[in-house]
Amino acid sequence: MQPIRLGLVGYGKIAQDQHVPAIKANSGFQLVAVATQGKPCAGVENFQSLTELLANGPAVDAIAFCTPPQGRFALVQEALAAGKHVLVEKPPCATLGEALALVDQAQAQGVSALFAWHSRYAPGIEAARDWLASRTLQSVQIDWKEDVRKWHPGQTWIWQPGGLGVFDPGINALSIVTHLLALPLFVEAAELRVPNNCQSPIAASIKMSDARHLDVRAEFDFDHGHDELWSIEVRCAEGVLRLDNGGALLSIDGVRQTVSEEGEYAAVYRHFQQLIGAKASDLDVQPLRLVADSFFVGSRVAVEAFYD
Ligand SMILES: NC(=O)C1=CN([C@@H]2O[C@H](COP(=O)(O)OP(=O)(O)OC[C@H]3O[C@@H](n4cnc5c(N)ncnc54)[C@H](O)[C@@H]3O)[C@@H](O)[C@H]2O)C=CC1
Ligand SMILES: O=C1O[C@@H]([C@H](O)CO)[C@H](O)[C@H]1O
Repeated sequence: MQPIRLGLVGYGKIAQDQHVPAIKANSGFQLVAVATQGKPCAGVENFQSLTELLANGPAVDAIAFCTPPQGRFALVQEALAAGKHVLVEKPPCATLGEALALVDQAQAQGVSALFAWHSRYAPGIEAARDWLASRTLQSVQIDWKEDVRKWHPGQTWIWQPGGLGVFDPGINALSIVTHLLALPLFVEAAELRVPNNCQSPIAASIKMSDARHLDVRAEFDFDHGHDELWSIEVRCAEGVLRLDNGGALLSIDGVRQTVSEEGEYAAVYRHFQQLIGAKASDLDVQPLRLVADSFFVGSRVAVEAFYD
C-alpha cells in the first residue's frame, strides 16, 4: 500500500521535536514537503507558504499543521478546500467559531480531519478512562505547571490575543479530563492572572463542575520551576486515581499501573492513518470550549510583567 504523502506547515519546535520523528517512524506516511517561515526542513522540498506548496510542490494527500493558533484557520480552510486530509495541532484554532467552521468544512469536503489533542494519547490515559468508567467520582484536582521559557522559548505569539498563554499547555489537561469524564464540564468560575505586558494569562485557577455537581479544580502555571508538574488526581468512592507526568504515569491508591508503551505522537499519527483508511474524522472542540468559557467568566488579576 502506498504511503500517505504528507505536507507539513510550520516547521517549528513541536514539528522538529515530535511530528517529524513520528512521521519518519511510521511507514504509512511519507513527508514530501514543508511550508514554513523559519528554518527549512532537511530532506524535503521547502516552501514559504502553503499556497506555494499546493501550487508548485509535489502531490500531497494530507497536511499536518504545526503553526501558532493565530492564522491557522485560513491555512486549514485552504487545505480542506484543496481536498486534503488534515491533522491540526492543539488548539485547533484561535477561536471556537473557527474550530466549529472547520468541523463543518471537513464534513462537507468528505476528507479525514483530526484535531490532535496529543495529551489524550499519553500512555496512561486509556487505562485510566477504563478504570473510572465504573467508579463513583467525587472530585478532580488538576495541577498543570511548567516553564514557558523551556517549552516556548522566544515565542511571542503565545502572549498575544489568540495565543492562550498558560491555557496553551493547560488545554492539554482539559483535553485529558474531558476524555476521562462521562459528562460535559461547565466553568463555574476562573481567575486569570495576566502580566501587565501580556495579552494572555501566565497563570489561572478554574472551578468546573458537571450535571452531577462533580467538583473539578484546575491550577495552571506557566512560570513554574524547571521540573514540570503535570498531574490529575481523581478521588472516587472506591479509591484514588492519579495521572502524573502528563498522563505517562498512572497509579491507583498509590500503586503504579501498567500502561501503554507507545508515545503520544506515534499514537497521534497511527490514529490519523486509521481515520484516513476509514474515511472518518475526529474533531472534538470540548477542550477549546472550556478555555473560551474560562475567558468569558474569568476575573482578571494584573500581575508583574513577564520577560522571556
Ligand atoms: N512547544 C511545545 O512544546 C508544543 C507546542 N504545541 C503546539 O504546536 C503549535 C506550534 O507550537 P511551537 O512549535 O512551539 O511554535 P513555534 O513558534 O516554535 O513554531 C511555529 C512555526 O510555524 C511557522 N509559521 C507561522 N506562521 C506560518 C505560516 N503562515 N505558514 C507557514 N509557517 C508558519 C513559524 O515559522 C514556526 O516555524 C502550537 O499550537 C502549540 O500549542 C504542541 C505540543 C508541544
Ligand atoms: O502542548 C503543549 O505541551 C506543552 C509541553 O510541550 C509538554 O508537552 C507545551 O507547553 C504546550 O504547547
